Amino acid sequence: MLTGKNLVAGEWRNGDGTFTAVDAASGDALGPDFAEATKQDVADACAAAAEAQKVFGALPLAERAKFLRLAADKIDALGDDLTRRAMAESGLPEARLTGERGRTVGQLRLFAEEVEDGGWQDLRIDHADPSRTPPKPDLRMRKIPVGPVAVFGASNFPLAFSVAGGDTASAFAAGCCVVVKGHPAHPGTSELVAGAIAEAVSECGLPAGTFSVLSGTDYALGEALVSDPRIAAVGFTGSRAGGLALMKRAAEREVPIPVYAEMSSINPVVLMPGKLEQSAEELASAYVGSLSLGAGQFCTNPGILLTVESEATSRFLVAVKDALGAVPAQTMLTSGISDAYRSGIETLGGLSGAELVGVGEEGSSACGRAHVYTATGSDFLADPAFEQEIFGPSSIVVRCKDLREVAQVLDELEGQLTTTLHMIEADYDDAAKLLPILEQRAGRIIANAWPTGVDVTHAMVHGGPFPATSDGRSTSVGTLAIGRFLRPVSYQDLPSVLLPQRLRDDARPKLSRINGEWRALSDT
Ligand SMILES: NC(=O)C1=CN([C@@H]2O[C@H](COP(=O)(O)OP(=O)(O)OC[C@H]3O[C@@H](n4cnc5c(N)ncnc54)[C@H](OP(=O)(O)O)[C@@H]3O)[C@@H](O)[C@H]2O)C=CC1
Ligand SMILES: O=C(O)CCC(=O)C(=O)O
Repeated sequence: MLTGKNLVAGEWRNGDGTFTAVDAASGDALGPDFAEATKQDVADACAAAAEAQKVFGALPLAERAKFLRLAADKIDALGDDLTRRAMAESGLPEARLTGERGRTVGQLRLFAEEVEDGGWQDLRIDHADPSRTPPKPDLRMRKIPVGPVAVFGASNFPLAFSVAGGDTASAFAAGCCVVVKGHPAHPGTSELVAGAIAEAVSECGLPAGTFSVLSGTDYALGEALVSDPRIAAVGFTGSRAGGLALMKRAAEREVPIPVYAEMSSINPVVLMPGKLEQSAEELASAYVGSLSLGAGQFCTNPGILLTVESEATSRFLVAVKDALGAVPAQTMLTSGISDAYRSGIETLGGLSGAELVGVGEEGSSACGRAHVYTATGSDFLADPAFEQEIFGPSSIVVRCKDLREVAQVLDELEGQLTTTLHMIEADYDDAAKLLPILEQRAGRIIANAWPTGVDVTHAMVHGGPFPATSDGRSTSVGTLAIGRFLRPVSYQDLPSVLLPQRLRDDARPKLSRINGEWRALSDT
């Protein structure tokens, strides 16, 4: 049963006015009315988070891991109620949301294992050497939580990038309390997940301020959250304009804080000539599948594909047109997003040199119709507007005159989450020449697959240079994401009894760096 209230440190509160959830497909209102969180709610949630931080941040790692696992179990227990509500609010299909629920609880459990492993604390010990001139002090280092984190739920992943998504899971894993700004496109889904985590907080005996969720439709709410002096870092997935606005706000604070914003990426895919010659039709069908998956509402959507002009490229374009013709129009997340998609397509189609390759089936105004355009490399290079991300099922095929022009286009592009090479062995020499550019451009380089779909693992990087993210040194998916919410502290000459337990001489952490040498437990 939904109440429409916000969760402020364990208390379910009414706000100042209400807003309505909308069924993405029909446009009908979905009950109940949802409370617009107030600035007082923000202040109270942040004050409670700062207080709770003292307890949650100092929790033994095993207890922190237990909390993450219980949160996962509680979300699992919401079962189909959660999936049904998320389907109505987002328009996304059942199979996708069932998968997303699995990913959400899976990543909470993976972070529980990561917390227990403790390697992320990066323990280092440099022993004293009093005989040295000047005497060398005893230095011991570990990483600690930065403090309460503000998380902005994303519209396009109502579960895996939202209330209990990757930013929340990694912040909790780092030992940070979390205040979520729920996305108003799925407030019922947010409330259900908030309730599950609140139960886990309570059953683990944690302070209620460990977790709050505030929903609302006014930018002022997000701005107040980022401005609150008790917030130490921000996680965000959404538009470039939104990410930039929050980065600006965070930088203008009396005490500036980092904003880890994942924003805009068009994920270039290169079809190397050997591969294209061999598999033009197969590549065309997989390309159309990837660009139209989930109505194209992925930051990993293949928004630009690069080829060298040839007979195989012509075959590829014919096959793309054919494959597109069978793509049904799909409901988009919100009317704002479908309007923005239509206007993006119109702008792209009007650029000098842009030609329409084909379109998908037509649908209602709530739907996104797949579109693929093409342009030559020189037209693309002449107008930076070609590079604008269009959020939805669209892409542009850039036909270059040779691989040098492919390299030039890649070199001109902004920072990306991913770059992809489709190749056979005969293409490897040319691919090797492109790799240094791809490394400079993106956080993940993919061979012979498509960028949509991100595995949650230890080696995953879902990040990249600006504007893919605000800080290309980080990732928002995978266990490495924990690093965003940690900071190093060195303890110089502290008596052993005052040291954190894992830095004492009698501690046996699995891995540590002692006098510069990595030591595994078996060596100590
Ligand atoms: N690259 C990607 O992965 C994604 C890109 N997008 C892009 O974003 C567009 C809009 O979608 P949406 O998901 O709503 O993303 P937005 O970036 O517009 O919103 C995301 C969240 O940030 C808040 N926000 C946005 N701008 C500001 C601001 N200036 N000050 C304070 N808070 C702000 C929103 O608040 P409020 O709720 O009040 O609007 C919302 O909670 C899409 O059409 C697409 O282009 C969207 C999702 C993912
Ligand atoms: O595809 C994924 O799993 C991640 C996509 C993402 O971060 C996004 O679309 O915002």
